[in-house]
Amino acid sequence: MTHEDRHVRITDSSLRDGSHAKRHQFTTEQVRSVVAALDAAGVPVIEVSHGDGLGGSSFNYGFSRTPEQELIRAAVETATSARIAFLMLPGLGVRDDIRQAADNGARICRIATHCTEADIAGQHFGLARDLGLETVGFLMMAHSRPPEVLAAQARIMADAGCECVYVVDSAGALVLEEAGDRVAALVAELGADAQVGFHGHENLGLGVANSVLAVRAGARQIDGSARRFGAGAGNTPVEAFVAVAERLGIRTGIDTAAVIDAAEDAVRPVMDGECLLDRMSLTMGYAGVYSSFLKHADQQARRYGVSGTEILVEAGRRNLVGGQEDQLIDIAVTLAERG
Ligand SMILES: CC[C@H](O)CC(=O)C(=O)O
Ligand SMILES: [Mn+2]
Repeated sequence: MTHEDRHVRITDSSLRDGSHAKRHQFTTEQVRSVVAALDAAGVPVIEVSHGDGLGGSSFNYGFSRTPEQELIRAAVETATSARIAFLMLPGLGVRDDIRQAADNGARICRIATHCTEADIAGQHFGLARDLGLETVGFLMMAHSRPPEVLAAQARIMADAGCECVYVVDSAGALVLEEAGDRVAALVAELGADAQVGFHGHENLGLGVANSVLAVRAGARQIDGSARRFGAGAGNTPVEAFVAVAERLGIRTGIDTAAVIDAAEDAVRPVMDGECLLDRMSLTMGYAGVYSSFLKHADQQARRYGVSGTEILVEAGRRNLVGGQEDQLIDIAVTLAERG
């Protein structure tokens, strides 16, 4: 085994990406217990928001049980050393949401756009920097564009004040070098101007492997979720990545045994069920479908008595992007009419 002598910063997304799997029903008590366990294990960054980011609570995406600013406040009050991050998609959330999250003590602002739309995030990075927040950019559905296109989009984010641009495998569709090559292209483009990160999903079972290749390609920040608690088949399991990283000599600063316990004892109890690599989620990875469509496709499949996997295959064929959840209804109606 090679000793890699690298350091990466881990962000745990179970209290944000996991919100999709829980239909946005977190309570403040659940947030406190997860944050306490991850913080004690040495996880340096914990992301907390509605699954679709600030302002996501709506008919289209699903209403939050608890206002997300309350969840952020609870997380900030609980963490002793971890920094609390939040996600926002321009247009779903607005600048005032960023200000409120900063007032509530969040320290890291993560702005997500479709991977060809980086230019809509400029004012948000600017505001976040003015407020003294650290900035991260998400290029979502990164499997759908080649490395050089993503690198050009990353440049737009970095020039707007983004300090780390993530290759976001929203569909869990990237296979090994496809992840590494994308990260390498961003590293080459950004140089010392910004770091590069990788956010994986487990729909093809490759979250940990893709993340290792991302680190080898130069990624300095890696996302995951304890117990894989995230959309689709879930995210890269943080506890498994930390264990693998330790074996490879990649330093995360996280206590491996403690994060394994946190995943089992604190995160699993707040999940409605395990995030499964089953027919629907595997179809998402295979067909390149946005992971957060899973619960919506399942809901429409039940409502119209049609196949959930057929809805997802058609969503992949239409190249749907985040925000087009309502088209899943259209697909279900069409399938039902066809009989
Ligand atoms: C809001 C969107 C989405 O869940 C962000 C993300 O985690 C991804 O694209 O994977
Ligand atoms: Mn995700």
